Parts: sequence; C-alpha cells; structure tokens
Amino acid sequence: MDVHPDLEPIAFLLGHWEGAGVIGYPTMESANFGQEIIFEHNGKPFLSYRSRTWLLDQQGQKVRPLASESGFWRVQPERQIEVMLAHPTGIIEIYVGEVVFHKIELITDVVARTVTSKDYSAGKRLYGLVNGNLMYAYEMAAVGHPLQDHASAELKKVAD
Ligand code: HEM
Repeated sequence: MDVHPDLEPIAFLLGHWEGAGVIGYPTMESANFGQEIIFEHNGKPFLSYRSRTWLLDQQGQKVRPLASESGFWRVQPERQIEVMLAHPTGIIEIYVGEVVFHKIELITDVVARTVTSKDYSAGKRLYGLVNGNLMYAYEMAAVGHPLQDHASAELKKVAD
C-alpha cells in the first residue's frame, strides 16, 4: 500500500525499530533500558506508533517491562507535526513540532492526567535519523522538577 503523500516528511520513521537507552531523573537511579518502537501506516495521512521498553541488567538481559506508550503522528502543512500519545500511567500528551530534514522536535501543547497519575506537566522530544539509526532524547518536567533529561536511546531498523 502506498504511503499517503502527506506523510513524506516523516516517512523515514516507518518500520520496526529495536535498541537501547538510558533513563535518569533527580528522583531516581539511572538505568539502562531496551526499547522496541513500531511505526505503521494504513494509507491514511497519519502514522500509528507504539513503543515498549524493558529494564536491562548489566548483561543486557531483559529484567521487567518499563514504560510503554502509543498514539498517532499527523503531518500538517509547512512540515508542522502533531503527535498524540497515551500512557498506561494515566497520562495523555499532545505534542506539536516541526520536521527539518531527518530531525523532529516536539514540545507538549497539552498534558492531561487522571487524578491518580504522577505529577507530570511537560515533555520535549528530539528525534533524529543518524547513520540510519533512530535516535531520540526526551526531557520532562515532573514531580516538582523543571524540564530535564529523562530518557534517550538509539534504535536500529530491524524490519520495514
Ligand atoms: C523510554 C521511556 C521511559 C522509560 C524507560 C521510563 C522509565 C522510568 C522509570 C524506571 C522511572 C522510575 C521508577 C518508576 O516510577 O517506575 C520513571 C519515573 C517517571 N517517569 Fe518515566 N520512563 C520513560 C518515559 C516517560 C514518559 C514519556 C513520561 C511521561 C509521559 C514519564 C514519566 C515519568 C514520571 C512522572 C516518573 C516519576 C518520577 C518520580 O516519581 O520520581 N516517563 N520512568
């Protein structure tokens, strides 16, 4: 099935990616995690996205599931993009941003939380394709701390 022409600026994301990264925050111990990301399309002008992560031990073996998220990536005119993500932790985010070549910068426009979710107020993500690998850095403002690093990772494409 042909990719919808509107998706051309972010078509480089399509596929099944696997890799590893690092998490940290002032309130927690840093740790290594493994990640799987899947970007799919169905011919319509959005990408479906899902991500799963696992805590990794020193040997790189999976210990237990960590964060997961899923949503949709929509391209607007002038290479503006809108991303909607839902998290099992009771948080929903709407990001807005821009695609410049193989770099995508996203900032939360809206965050909604269930009454029981952790205090989370903003996120910022930078995705880039570097030597064919998908790399990203994620910053968050949460539990009384201003926007700062929480996760970053590098993933290889393992299937189209
Ligand atoms: C690669 C993705 C991510 C991984 C592997 C990850 C992992 C973790 C871990 C292990 C913790 C500390 C223990 C825990 O509370 O479970 C944590 C805390 C937290 N994470 Fe993430 N996280 C990721 C992405 C996110 C995202 C996208 C958000 C927001 C939508 C988020 C929000 C938080 C919050 C609010 C805390 C609580 C901090 C605290 O209470 O001290 N995380 N994360």
